[in-house]
Amino acid sequence: HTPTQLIQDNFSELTDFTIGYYIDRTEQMSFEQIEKQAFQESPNSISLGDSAKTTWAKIELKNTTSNATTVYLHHPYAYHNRGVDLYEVVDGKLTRKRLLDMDDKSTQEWMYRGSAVFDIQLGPNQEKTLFVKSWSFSHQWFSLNLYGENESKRALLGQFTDIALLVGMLLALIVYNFLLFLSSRLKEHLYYSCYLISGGFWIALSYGLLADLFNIYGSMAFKWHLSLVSMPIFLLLFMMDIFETKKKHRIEHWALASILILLMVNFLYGLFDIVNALKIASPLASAMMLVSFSVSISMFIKKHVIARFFLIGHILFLIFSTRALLFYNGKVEFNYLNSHGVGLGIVLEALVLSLIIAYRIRAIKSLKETQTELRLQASTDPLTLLFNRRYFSIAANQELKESQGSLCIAIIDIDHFKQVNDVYGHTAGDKVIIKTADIFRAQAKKQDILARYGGEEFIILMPNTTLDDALTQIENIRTTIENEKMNIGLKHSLSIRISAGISEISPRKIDLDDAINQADKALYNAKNNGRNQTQVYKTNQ
Ligand SMILES: Nc1nc2c(ncn2[C@@H]2O[C@H](COP(=O)(O)OP(=O)(O)OP(=O)(O)O)[C@@H](O)[C@H]2O)c(=O)[nH]1
Repeated sequence: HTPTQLIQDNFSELTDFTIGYYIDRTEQMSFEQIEKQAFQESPNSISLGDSAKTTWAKIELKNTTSNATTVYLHHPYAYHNRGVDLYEVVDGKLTRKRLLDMDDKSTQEWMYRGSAVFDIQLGPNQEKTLFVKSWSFSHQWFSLNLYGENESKRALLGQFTDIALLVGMLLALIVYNFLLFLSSRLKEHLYYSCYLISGGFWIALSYGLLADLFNIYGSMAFKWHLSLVSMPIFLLLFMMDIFETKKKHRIEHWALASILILLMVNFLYGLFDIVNALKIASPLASAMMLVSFSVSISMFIKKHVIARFFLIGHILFLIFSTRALLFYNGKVEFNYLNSHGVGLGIVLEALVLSLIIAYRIRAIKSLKETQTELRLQASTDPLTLLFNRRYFSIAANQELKESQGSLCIAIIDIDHFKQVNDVYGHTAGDKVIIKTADIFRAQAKKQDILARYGGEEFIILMPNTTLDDALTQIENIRTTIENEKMNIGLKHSLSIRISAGISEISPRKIDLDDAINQADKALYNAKNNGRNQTQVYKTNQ
């Protein structure tokens, strides 16, 4: 016998009470047969597994007031049923019957944004027995609640805020990763986005957000549960891409690829027979978890830094989805964490995996920095830290292409440098080269391109400079060096002299090599002319 629920004056709500249930395993018993069965006592929220597709609930009601009243019976998870039927019995007689079929629009007047809501009229002091047939696609779980008019409206408001929040978080990640994909063209962002889309869609579908917003339910919606199969497909592709298994880890690659193929086959099969495909999906998902978990451990052992994110993500998903699996099969209590386990697991795993994306962006950034550093090293002379000859050619040619005005080029050579080496040693020679380079650097203009051209030879390209200006500039440098008492750690300081040759490049008239040859000729003249001077190239030379 099911205990009677008393409806008193100012009735507000009953959300925790006792009902009776009966599982019709034949799935075709008539109401008359059902009425005669013994019902099992149970809380008003219940999960019974997948062998209880057709389950009847029984609620005894008594209006204890002397006024007629209306209460509202809510079935908040109606959206993922095939149908919900309500039979009302007074004094052993069937007085009203409502058959709500999720695939038949004409029967859906009691559906309100995913919930089934039935008004129950109770006369003064009247007793009524309600029989609710919950007819599910696979697993049976439902909740039945009773409300007064105002509480009924309130219960329907904001019912899916939590789910909207979960889906919203995933949506933000989806957009972000898709933008990352567009800017980087890295496939990992695309796979991760698709994984998030599948997960987010499944959550919106399974926890009623799509029913709430778009009235999507019934067998049409049931098909879309295949998103639970496409999610691990994209997760596997993401893993293969991130760990570069195809190139670097053959065994792991084949383990992931095999389970990927099975999932894809099941996905295709699901397009034709969703009920059976979803039955296979469960063990397949467990196998997939086992494989991807093992691969993550193997990567962890191989010291792949990203593996720990997969491990943490997988563990979180495993904990929550295991609870959900036990819940769907009626093995653990009906509470929020259990009934929403898969969704929470998906969101937590997705958030942890998003750390991978952050990590990868950081790794790519430091790779770029290393490349810049290498490029810099390749273009610099290690002794003086001036540009080297190779880089000078590239930079000077670029400048020639872009420059409109007059440019000058100067080649500068230290006089009798061999003697410095011979008298004070090669190390002292090096120091002289460094000090001379420092003076060049200090005296050169910002726009000048300055390089070490050979052993004790330097070159300067001076953009937007006339021959006169160039001569003044180089002469300034020469006299500065001449007057410099170079201290290179010897007992006495050294005085150094330089000779220089300058030539003018009017853009497009001659190329860089010709200009360098001309400057070289002028330098030769300076050396021949007694050194310690600057010569300008003249056409008759
Ligand atoms: N210490 C040192 N010596 C170098 C380096 N590169 C070239 N040299 C030396 O620089 C000297 C250049 O000598 P030369 O080209 O004969 O001319 P010079 O003695 O400078 O005389 P002039 O140029 O004719 O005034 C050689 O002895 C080279 O060995 C270097 O990086 N360090």
